[in-house]
Parts: sequence; C-alpha cells; structure tokens
Amino acid sequence: MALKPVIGKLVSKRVVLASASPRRQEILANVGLRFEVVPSWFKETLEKSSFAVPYEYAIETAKQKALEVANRMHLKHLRTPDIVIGADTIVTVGKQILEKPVDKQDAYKMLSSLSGKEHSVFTGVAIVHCSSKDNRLETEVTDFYEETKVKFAELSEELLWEYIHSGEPMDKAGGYGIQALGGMLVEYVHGDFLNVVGFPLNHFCKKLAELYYPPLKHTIQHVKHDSIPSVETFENLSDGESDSSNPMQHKSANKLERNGVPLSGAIHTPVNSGSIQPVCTVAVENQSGVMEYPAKFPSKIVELMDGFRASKALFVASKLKVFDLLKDKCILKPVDVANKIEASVCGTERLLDACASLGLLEKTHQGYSNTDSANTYLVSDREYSLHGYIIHSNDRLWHLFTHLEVAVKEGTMQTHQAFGKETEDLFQDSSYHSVEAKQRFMTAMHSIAKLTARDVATAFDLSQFRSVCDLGGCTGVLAHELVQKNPNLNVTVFDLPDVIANVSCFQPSGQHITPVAFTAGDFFKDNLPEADLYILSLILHDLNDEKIHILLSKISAICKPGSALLLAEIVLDEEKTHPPRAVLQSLSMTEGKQRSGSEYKQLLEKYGFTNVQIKITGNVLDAILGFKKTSAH
Ligand SMILES: Cc1cn([C@H]2C[C@H](O)[C@@H](COP(=O)(O)OP(=O)(O)OP(=O)(O)O)O2)c(=O)[nH]c1=O
Repeated sequence: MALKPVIGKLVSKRVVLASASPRRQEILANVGLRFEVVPSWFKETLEKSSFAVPYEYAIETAKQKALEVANRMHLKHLRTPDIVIGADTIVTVGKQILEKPVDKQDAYKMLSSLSGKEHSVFTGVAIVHCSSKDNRLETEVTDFYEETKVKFAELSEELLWEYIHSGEPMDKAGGYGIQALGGMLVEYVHGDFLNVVGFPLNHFCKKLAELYYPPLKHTIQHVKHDSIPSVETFENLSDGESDSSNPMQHKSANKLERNGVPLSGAIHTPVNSGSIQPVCTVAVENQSGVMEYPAKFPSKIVELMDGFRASKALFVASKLKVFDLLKDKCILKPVDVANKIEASVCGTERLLDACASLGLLEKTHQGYSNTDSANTYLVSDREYSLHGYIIHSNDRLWHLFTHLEVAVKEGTMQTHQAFGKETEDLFQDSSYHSVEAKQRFMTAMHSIAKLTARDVATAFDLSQFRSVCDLGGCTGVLAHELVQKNPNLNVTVFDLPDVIANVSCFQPSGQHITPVAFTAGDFFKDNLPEADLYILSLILHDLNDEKIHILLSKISAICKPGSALLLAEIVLDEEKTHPPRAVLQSLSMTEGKQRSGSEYKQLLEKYGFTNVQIKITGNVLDAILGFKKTSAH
C-alpha cells in the first residue's frame, strides 16, 4: 500500500506553510510533508458581508495569507518558494461567521451561540504554485474548502466559564478546540475531523492528486470544474519515474480537453524556467481509439543530467564578465561581445545563446542584454552580486567536485588532488597561499553574506544585547547589518590576521554608516573579545567534533548567564534530505557536517546554552539562538 505518493510529489519542492497554527503544522508534518513555516502577516480583515457565502470568505483569506508569504519571500528573502499553502478556518452559526475570540467575553458570546446547536466549520485552503520570471513572481492559485458539521451539547454557564478559563478557546475559531478539552462539548461531528482542527487533509491530498496526476481523457470528461477527482484512495497512484510534477502542465492538458480541442498530436510544453526543456507530452491514440499519454518524460533526471552544463555556462559567462558588459540595458551583438571579451565569435554566440536559454540574457534581433535578475545578481559590482561566489564555485568547488568519486570512496576531502599541495584552509598557511586566492575567497563569502545578512540579523529580537562579537565574521557584512538594525549595539568582527588585513576594500561607504570594530586573532588560540552575544556564521558545519568542542567550550566559558550564541547555518530537516543545497554541500567532504534543527539544539545545550530557538528564514542561511544558562538552571 502506498500511502504517500501524493505527498511524495512535493519532496523535491520548497514547500512553505503560511500558517502559525501549530495544528496545521502537526497535521502536515504527521503525513511526512516537508515544509518551512512562514506565518502570514495578512490581517484577517476582509469585509465578510461582501462574500455571498461564508466559505468564499475563508477561501479568499487563505489565498491572501499564502500570497502575502509568497510575495514577501520573493521580494524580501530573495528566495521564491515552489509552493505556498495557506488556510483559514471559520465557524458559522446561522448567518454569523465566528473567528478567534478577541477576549474572554467574546469567547463566552461565541460559545453560548453554539450551545445546543449544530454549526458548520469551514476551512478554506489555497495552494499557490510560484515561479520567478525575470525577477517577477508568477503565481498559480488552486483553492478549495471543506465543511464539517458539529453539534454542541447544551452548555451550562459553569461549564462555559470553566472552559473559557482554561485558556483553550483564545486562539481557535469559534472559541473551541475539538482536539482537546473542547471535545467534551461535542455531541457529534459530521465530516472531516481534521478540517475542524484547521486542515482538511483528505481533500488536500485529493487536490494534489488532481494537480499532479493528469486524469485520463475519460476521467476528465466526467470531472466538473470544481469538484474533487474520483480518487477514493491514493493506492493507485505510483510515484515512479514519471514527471507529472509540473502542475501547470496538467492545467494546460485539462484545458485542452475541456475546450474540446483535439488532443491528437497536441504538444504540451510545460511552463518551467531554466534551459532544459525537452519535455513534451504527446497524446497518442491507442488501438481502441482512446487518447493516451505515453510513458512520462523523466524531466527531473534529464535536468540533473545536464545540470553541469548549465552551471558551467553561468560560470564562464561570469568569469568573462559578459553580464558586466551587458548591464543596464546595454544591447550587444555577438561580435561586439566577442571583441570585448577577447573570444571567438562562434564560441561567444553559443555562450550567449546558452545564457539566453537559461533565462540569464534576453535575445532580440538587436542583440543580447541582461535580464533583470542578471542585472541584480550577476553584474560584479552590484550590491547583491553573486559574482564572487560564482567565481569561487568555478575556480575552486568545480575542481573539488571533479574528484567526487574518489571523495566518496575514501570519505575524504580532495583538496590535495584538486589543488596540489595546498592545505585545506586557505588562511592557515599564510606564506603559501596567494593574496589573490584569499581575496577570491573573501569576495565569495562577502557575496553570500550580502544575500543572507538581513534575514540572519532580523531572525530574532536582539535588542536586549549591548555588545556582539562575530567570530569569523570575515568582511563584516552581518556586523554592519546588525548595527543598522540595532544602532545601540557595539559590534566586533573577530577573524584571522590575514582576513582582517584585507577587509578595508569591502567596507560600505557613506556618512550614515556606523563603524564596526575589526580585531585580528585566531578563535582557537587567542582570547575572545568580551561580548554578550557571540555569532558563528557558516563556521560550525566546516569543523570536526574536536574543533567544535574547543570553540564552543571557549565561548561557553566566557559567556555570562543571559549572554547568547547565535549560529547562522543551513538547518537540515530531521530526515537530512532537505534543503538539497546543504545536502550537496556535504559532498565537499569537509571534516565537519551539516546538522538538523534538533542536532543544533543538542549541540548548543551540550555547551550550556538553553532556550534554543531556531528560525528557518527562507533564505540561504537559517538562524539558531541559545542563551547561556543562568545559575538557577
Ligand atoms: C474549531 C477549531 C479551530 N481550531 C483552530 C484551527 C486554526 O489554527 C484556528 C483558526 O484560525 P485561523 O485564522 O484559521 O488560523 P491561525 O490564526 O491559527 O493561523 P494562521 O492564520 O497563521 O494560518 O482555530 C482548532 O484548533 N480546533 C477547533 O476545534
């Protein structure tokens, strides 16, 4: 029996639950869905009277919750999720819509209106598929609702108040929680119990099935536009090689059918970004004259198979500064680009076409120009340029990864094989490594820090701290971001002498820049500057247990009770398969490792940090904060 094929369709996607409701998180986590939680900031203030029926209000609120998160993640966090799920639960009795009570009196009013009566619980759900085109967010919304009828027993005043004083009603629609004490008030439930708790799981899975498994022709003909497909169980859905994972693709398939356009020979090109688009599903007629889809094209695998070509095209175009040449609406012909980058015309033209196919350049009859996202992230002198990290990927990581097979067999990092006698740490042997190599590394770290600093700096309220020391803080990007957000903070960056000697060219300029202090030293050997908040950003995942022990013992010893340690790392999910970026980074075989949330928590607790909080930021780095135990602990 395959219980999870539909949920499995979401495994490789960045799924975000736009809800602070612990019940929704639990329901979805319990079925093995992996997702990030980004609570929506959408205020539930839509005018109820403008909706003909109550469930339309719940659906619209759910949709707005999800769209707010999708937009925020796209704009603020520079990271577009694949799918955002929003939900809204309301209780209706007569014509009244009940949401969460604002206070105890309100809870009393709500619960009394439910006493002895049957009411409906509606949950509206929105599944928003997101994609980014030329830096613009594109969304496809699928929504639905579920209704469950609940009947309350007659509630005495005493019982009502006892229940209200339990505190349970306050964060729940209608002022009760059927899953806990509120269950005692209920005489019967007709419909999906989980729908009352906040998420109609069964209907959700059916919706996913509808989206991810294209119905065959005969099915489509009987499906009314808004009804649930006839998937009674999910056993018949296999999760093999097929790539029906692109919901847009199926939408267009459905549309073609519904519109009555003959399918024979119809080519459904999936709406997908990226270069590798050989995917087309051609419906063919079988012997009995029924239109069928042939075996599905393994687009995911083909994409992975060809991925190295795409990466290398990006690397080479960056290295040859193609995006610098084409910045700010500059349009050039291949021959002009070739002249400027001192390359062959035919080679340049192929590279430019490759970049255009990858969505990095725009090609018109006048020539080639940068797309918006190339202007923002690929031009080397732009504030959020990833150029430095791309060059690091090309010049260092690429070589390392060509030795992956040996690395896997031996379980060791292949720096020697890839780079000759170089030591593993660029900054360890200052006489050996070129200034250029160190600068390149610092530029790479600088560009990643630029992308992540804001989300790390604002992941937690740090206003209680006065002094911060960013250990291994490199060019000070996070330090500057912290001072900007918390002007009263004194921030020191502590890093190796070779790093500190080179930071000046990375400093922001302008009269409103609050200074950050830079101190040279080795955090393994030297005394650490005093601070009430220490930061380790992208440090621990590269260190072995012994080094971590030395460093965390040292920080723990210097921290006074109430001081804290903030880690910025990618937090893996508990199964350690997501996000792929962290998992793939592990293949570098550094002596360290990537950790899950519970592992970071355990690690901090081991060194005397308590009340550990983890914030999945939606950006490339997540944040983990732990407080040094007070003596009372
Ligand atoms: C009726 C009922 C509702 N509820 C909960 C489900 C929802 O969390 C809540 C209704 O409020 P919602 O506004 O739907 O959700 P929320 O505010 O908790 O979270 P978010 O807006 O971030 O998604 O009431 C129960 O837990 N048990 C119940 O029996």
